[in-house]
Amino acid sequence: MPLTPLVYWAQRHEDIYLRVELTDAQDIDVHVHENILQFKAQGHGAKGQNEYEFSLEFLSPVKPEVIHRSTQRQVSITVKKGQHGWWERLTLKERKPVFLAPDFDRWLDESDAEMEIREKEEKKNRLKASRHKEEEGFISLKTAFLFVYNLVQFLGFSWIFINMTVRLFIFGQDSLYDTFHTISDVMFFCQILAAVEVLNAAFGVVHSGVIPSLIQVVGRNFVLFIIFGSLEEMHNRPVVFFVFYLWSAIEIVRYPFYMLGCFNTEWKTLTWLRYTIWIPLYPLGVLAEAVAVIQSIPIFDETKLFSIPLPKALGTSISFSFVLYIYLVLMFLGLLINFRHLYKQRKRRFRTKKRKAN
Ligand SMILES: CCCCCCCCCCCCC[C@@H](O)CC(=O)SCCNC(=O)CCNC(=O)[C@H](O)C(C)(C)COP(=O)(O)OP(=O)(O)OC[C@H]1O[C@@H](n2cnc3c(N)ncnc32)[C@H](O)[C@@H]1OP(=O)(O)O
Repeated sequence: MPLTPLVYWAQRHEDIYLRVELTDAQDIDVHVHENILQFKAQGHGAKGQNEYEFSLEFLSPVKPEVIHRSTQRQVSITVKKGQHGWWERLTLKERKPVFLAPDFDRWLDESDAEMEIREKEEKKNRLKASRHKEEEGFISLKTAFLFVYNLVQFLGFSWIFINMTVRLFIFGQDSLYDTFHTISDVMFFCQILAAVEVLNAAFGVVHSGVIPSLIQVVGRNFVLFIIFGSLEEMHNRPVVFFVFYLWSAIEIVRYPFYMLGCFNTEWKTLTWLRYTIWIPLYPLGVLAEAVAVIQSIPIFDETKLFSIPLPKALGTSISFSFVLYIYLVLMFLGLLINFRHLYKQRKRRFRTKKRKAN
């Protein structure tokens, strides 16, 4: 005759809880088959150290998966009800098995269980509401950060663009020769700050591509710091004017467009300009940058600045112009990648707008 342990039970609308009074239970085998739960284990029960087992045929269908957890004192079993609801008893047979008793530690009647569900739901709702509040706080912080960033860049590039335009009107062609001296400080500031755009894209603060942003920032800063910044001979070349003018021409449109976007607002003309004027400006910008790189090659060759020394046996060094030839190829690739990216952004923007208008 198999020994049966004492089993205590309780229910909720979705679960059945069983507590088997066996200490140090081992080799536990518990499963549900055709709505009958079978339990077998070695352990210390009412009849000392022995093998204990029991089976229970449930009143209503249950799910076949059983979760059990054993502690030194007992084995806890959870069975999921097939359907949400309250059972009038545990077993199919009206007569309760002798080894089965209510678990008063977990016992709830139907109305208490409903109250428990309601309390859980209220707790969940409160948690949701507080998470929503936190998210709102984060969004408004992000919006404020982006707005200030775009405003600073807009002011910087507007200063550059207006200054260059006014000087062009006042001094005519002469103004082309001293762009670097009058403008470079603000341009250095704006272009260093532009690194934030790569971080924004990388950390998902905005929905920009990381590679296009990286190409843009690295590309411009290479020209600004290496070609213009490090060669005094380049400072008074007119090419500086064209590069700076083309860069700032797009930015005085792009940043106010983003500023409005921070408040989910748009001005159609500005949107159109943001997604259209890059078509002539981008190739012109790359062309101007390429001219600057080409103009700098003989200077690097002559001055040997940044040249890579080779071992004495070879007796010479690799000129930095070698790097510049590679860079010219990269520029062309960068142009293709960003042109394709901007074309996609333009199509997406105008397609979405048209769909919204229909
Ligand atoms: C891997 C390194 C290799 C290095 C190789 C170097 C190769 C060198 C190649 C050099 C080529 C560079 C040449 C270039 O310097 C020349 C010029 O710039 S000439 C002047 C003309 N230039 C341009 O027109 C380009 C201007 N730049 C840009 O448009 C961006 O920098 C670019 C990354 C190219 C594209 O921008 P983005 O991917 O951000 O597209 P969207 O503007 O449509 O934005 C997407 C969504 O994100 C929101 N967003 C983005 N930024 C912000 C922000 N600061 N604040 C708020 N919101 C922002 C935007 O609103 C969009 O939102 P939604 O999706 O809701 O519409």
